Amino acid sequence: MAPNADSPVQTQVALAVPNHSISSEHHGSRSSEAKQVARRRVFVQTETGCVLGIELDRGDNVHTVKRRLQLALNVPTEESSLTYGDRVLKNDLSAIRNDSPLLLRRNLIQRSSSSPCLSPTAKDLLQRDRSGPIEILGCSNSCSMKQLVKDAVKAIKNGVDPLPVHSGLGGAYYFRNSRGERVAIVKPTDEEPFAPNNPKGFVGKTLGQPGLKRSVRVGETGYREVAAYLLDYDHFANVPPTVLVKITHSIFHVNEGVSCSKNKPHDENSSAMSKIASFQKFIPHDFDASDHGTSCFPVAAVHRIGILDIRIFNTDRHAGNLLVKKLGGGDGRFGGQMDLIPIDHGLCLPENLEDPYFEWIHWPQASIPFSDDELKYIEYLDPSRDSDMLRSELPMIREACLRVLVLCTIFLKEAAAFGLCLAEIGEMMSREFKGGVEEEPSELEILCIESKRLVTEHSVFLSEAESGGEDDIQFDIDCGEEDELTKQVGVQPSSHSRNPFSRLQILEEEEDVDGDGDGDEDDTGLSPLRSDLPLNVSKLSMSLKDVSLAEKHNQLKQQGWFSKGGKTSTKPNYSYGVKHPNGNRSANEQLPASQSFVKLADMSDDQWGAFLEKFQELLPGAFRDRKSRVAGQRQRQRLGTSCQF
Ligand SMILES: Nc1ncnc2c1ncn2[C@@H]1O[C@H](COP(=O)(O)OP(=O)(O)OP(=O)(O)O)[C@@H](O)[C@H]1O
Repeated sequence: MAPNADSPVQTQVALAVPNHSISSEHHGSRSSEAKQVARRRVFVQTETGCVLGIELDRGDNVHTVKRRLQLALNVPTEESSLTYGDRVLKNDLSAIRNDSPLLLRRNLIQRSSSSPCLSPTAKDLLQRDRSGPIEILGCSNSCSMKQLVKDAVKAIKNGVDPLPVHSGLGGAYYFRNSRGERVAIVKPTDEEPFAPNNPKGFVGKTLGQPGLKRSVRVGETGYREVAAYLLDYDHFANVPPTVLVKITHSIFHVNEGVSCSKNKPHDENSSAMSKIASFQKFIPHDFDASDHGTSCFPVAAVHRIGILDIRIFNTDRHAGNLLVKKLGGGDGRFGGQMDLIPIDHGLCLPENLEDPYFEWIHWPQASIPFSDDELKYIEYLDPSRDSDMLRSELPMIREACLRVLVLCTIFLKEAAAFGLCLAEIGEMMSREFKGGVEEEPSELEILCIESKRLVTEHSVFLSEAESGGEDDIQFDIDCGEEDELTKQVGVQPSSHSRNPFSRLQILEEEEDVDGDGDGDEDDTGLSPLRSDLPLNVSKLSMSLKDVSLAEKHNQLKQQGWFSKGGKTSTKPNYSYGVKHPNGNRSANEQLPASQSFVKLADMSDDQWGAFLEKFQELLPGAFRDRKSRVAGQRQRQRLGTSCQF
């Protein structure tokens, strides 16, 4: 991809923006200890990767921080937003933890103009960043990494330089200890593929835009590397310890036009670049899984990595992302043990379901049933505990990603309890390419579309019930049951505004819902104008539960849910979050990308709860369906073989 033509003049020199008496407490009479408690530091990253350390005082708010940034970066405050993961910070900063990375984004209207750069007149206001060369950001439990960081810092001070990593699409560096041994691999967030400072020519986007995978934003892969490590309880899958750091070194790459040499503040260390990066323990290894026959990989190692990949919906588990270590000599083929180390989790936990990539899916190990220990581990997994843990340890992880985690963990737990093996679970999550071209939703996605539809129809049902009162149609609704349903789908009985989902229904009401041309009720049997509401709702669930996944797929396909490319859908399919086939993409989003068939993030909390309930109800039928199809295929294969001879 061509470099960004309008790349701004920029700098990444290690900077700190001092607090100039914005808070009187700064010079007040409080003890230094009290000040210590009140004061926090945040690292503000611009869309082009520039990192500024800012000391916050109690009195600070978004406005005061932006004023300081305005002086430092020449960004009018009303034209920029300070964001923290999902959250656009309005004014209060009290919830922001010490050492948090914040992103300064220009508002859309300003995107075409040049990016912020350091103001020459403001450079006197800038001080050297008082933080050390490597600062761990957050992560309450990073003791083992503290020693590694100390070793790397000592080596830097002794003049042992990091080494750039030549493989991979993103910028990465091996940091070493004083003996010159590699101790960590560091991947700066602004050097990811398509980020402004990618050293390998893959540039063209700013931080926060859709990246290599559409549902993983540029600059956010580092958080995912840390999340995968944190989720790998008991080092079950062997993910190398990983933390997020703010790191300063002159080796880091800054693309021409993004750096701002003439505007650099006067600083004897002006070539040192500060970056937000993932910092992962280096694991000595012999090769990666692409260099070796896979049959000698231990079943347990493959299962454990597979279990992690399912939970985190890994879209990038290719063979190069599995390091292989020989244990106790031999080449592994004839008795020597092998260990697998999963790396590169930057493309896990997407904001939407995409097509995952599981290299292990066709390995024989993945078809062996889970062991008792593995089943116990899976049983013990708790998706709400996982998402609470990530919310607390990595608050910048987006809620949409946490929903993917919750959904996939539930799917894994139910599938394993049902008796599915790793390969079967992986296959249910993977998309098929019909005729090698047309991408079709996975079985998991079909289940999600179905679940969302059920929730939608419940809410429409209630809306109709409400408006029915106006039409003088009597409903025999038991108040308790109405309340329960209302709670599930998040529609207030007194409100006449429709649930966001019901947009679909509005459009469907104008067409023939079941597509059979009769213009009557849809195939689900839902008829809103009935006096037997509670019964009907449960009948609706049952009717969908009994439909096989293949039938659901065909029904949805007939209704135009998966149409892509030039084919025009007869049905406006954005209500389910399916990308409209004729929808325009911005020039900046022209990466070859898989489409999103179903969105999880557009549901309210109540809808999400109701969706998960429906999803779980549909799972046993889907698993039975899967088992019987696999059995049918085996039967056909056997018959086919017998016919041949
Ligand atoms: N924890 C680790 N220990 C040892 N070596 C590692 C580790 N992590 C990565 N590497 C090495 O660095 C190389 C590049 O790392 P990685 O694949 O994570 O980078 P990337 O830019 O994200 O690559 P890709 O383009 O494949 O996504 C790997 O192929 C591997 O050889």
